[in-house]
Amino acid sequence: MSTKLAESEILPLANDVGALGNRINHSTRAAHNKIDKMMTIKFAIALRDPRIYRQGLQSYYHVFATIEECLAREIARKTKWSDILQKIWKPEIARKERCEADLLYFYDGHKEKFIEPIMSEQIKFVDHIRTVTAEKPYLLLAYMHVMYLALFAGGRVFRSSIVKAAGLFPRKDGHSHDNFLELGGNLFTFDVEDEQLLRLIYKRDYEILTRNNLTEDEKLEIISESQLIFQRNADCISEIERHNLEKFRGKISYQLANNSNYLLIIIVVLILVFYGRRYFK
Ligand code: HEM
Repeated sequence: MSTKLAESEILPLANDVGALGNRINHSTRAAHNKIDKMMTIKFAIALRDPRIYRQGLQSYYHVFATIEECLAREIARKTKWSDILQKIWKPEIARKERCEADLLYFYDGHKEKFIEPIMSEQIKFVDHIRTVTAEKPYLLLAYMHVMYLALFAGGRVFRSSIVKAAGLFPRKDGHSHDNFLELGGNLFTFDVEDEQLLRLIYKRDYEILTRNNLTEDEKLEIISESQLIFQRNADCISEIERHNLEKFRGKISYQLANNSNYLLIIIVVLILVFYGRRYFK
């Protein structure tokens, strides 16, 4: 993939209000702005701390692995939906393996530390994906738009010279920005010559295959599922934040408890010394 598309092949047009992708973006604009604000600060913190970054990565790993498992299940069923999903899907866009590679890097090869979701919002989210897409396979189209197109913007942020210069990347064991991109930044990179072209082709095929093959009711359900995906993303992020806050509080109270123990010991020793000196006078 190295040639750009001709102008006429770029679909949907930005002002095409009937295109499903545009309708999803329009109806999730407020949710996107909210999650953007919510994540920007947290992302900056996570980018400084490999342990927080890998918690986020782990959450996305389970989501992508589940979407891809459900997609494979549906494509194998050879239905009307499998044909549509297969024609839109591109193997280079799959994230499960790439996310796993990043996690192995951040967890020093310990797969058992991330292979099963243990946080309740993550479990709820992946269970939800399995249930609703088994019943209504066309809802996978919501995940294929929202979760996968988000990656292209994320990749640009990661590779930006500002991020590199500011040292805003999860620096594991003092590794450099280049080390990180090569070993731990696979989630946001695609194994193609031209990422932008991959994005354009994915969006074009999505538009061509969703325009006439879905009823208006199915489109409305996909739009509503897209809104829910933003909410679930926000819930997973908030859960990680709460978890870290509790751990942090626990650490502080542990230190306070320890320090007060020391204080008690010092007081007892001082009392003993004081009375001991009087006794031996
Ligand atoms: C720090 C948080 C985020 C920032 C700064 C951000 C930024 C952006 C930017 C700049 C774009 C425009 C890209 C373009 O036009 O090429 C975009 C598009 C998009 N983002 Fe985000 N985003 C964030 C989080 C998310 C999350 C968590 C999701 C989904 C769960 C998401 C889903 C999307 C989608 C679906 C698009 C539309 C892509 C398209 O139609 O091509 N974003 N984002």
